[in-house]
Amino acid sequence: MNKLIEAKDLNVNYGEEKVLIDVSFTIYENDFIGLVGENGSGKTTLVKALLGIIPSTSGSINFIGNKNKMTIGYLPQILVTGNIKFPALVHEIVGLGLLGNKKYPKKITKTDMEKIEDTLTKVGAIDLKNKRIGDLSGGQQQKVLLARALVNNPNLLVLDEPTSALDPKAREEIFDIIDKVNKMGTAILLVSHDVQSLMKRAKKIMLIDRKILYYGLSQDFNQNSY
Ligand SMILES: Nc1ncnc2c1ncn2[C@@H]1O[C@H](COP(=O)(O)OP(=O)(O)OP(=O)(O)O)[C@@H](O)[C@H]1O
Repeated sequence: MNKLIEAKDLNVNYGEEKVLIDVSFTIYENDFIGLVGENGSGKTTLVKALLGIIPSTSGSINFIGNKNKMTIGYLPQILVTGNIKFPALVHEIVGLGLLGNKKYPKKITKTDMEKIEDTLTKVGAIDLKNKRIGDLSGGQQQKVLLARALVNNPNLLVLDEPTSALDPKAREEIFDIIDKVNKMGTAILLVSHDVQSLMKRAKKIMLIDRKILYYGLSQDFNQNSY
């Protein structure tokens, strides 16, 4: 199995507070990692450091292979979006995932539209293509945001509590899509408080409390240590 990302002795401080301490880990192609830990243990900080949104105080994160080709899709912690009045259409929202890489003038081409449609099909939301995002249910909105994170065909998909605001049926649907995406070759890093569901789905568990307390196979993870 090929390595995708290697983090070595990562430290992140917010002022005086040490939030990540000597964190080292490797993510391989095709991994499905569940990232767990108590409130304030540093999960979101780890994700943000990985994405380059916040700088590390020391240590390194290496994207193995061709850095220019390495893409990470990111689905941030869910906002309560039930009452969005934003008039954007679903295909426009998904298209935003493609615009970041383009030079001005940024335009959606015919090929882009095909990618958007393929991705909406992948997440089971093609029938929503021309709907307004604000008219959708929470579960449907989350599928659309998932499509936006996937439209670039990333090597790694990072999800921060993607199902916490959803009902059990919508939650299982999102988990099913994530499973499918993983089987199609995208590595997954999923932050969740729902250790039970996570252990059923993720191949590996990473437990952190500022430091890494466990990183290994889900079946060997002792829930009592959480
Ligand atoms: N921008 C910031 N400035 C200062 N301190 C911060 C900042 N962001 C997070 N922290 C602190 O860093 C620690 C870790 O926060 P982080 O959000 O990474 O934890 P978490 O495990 O994701 O928590 P939760 O499960 O509640 O989302 C907390 O003590 C938090 O208060």
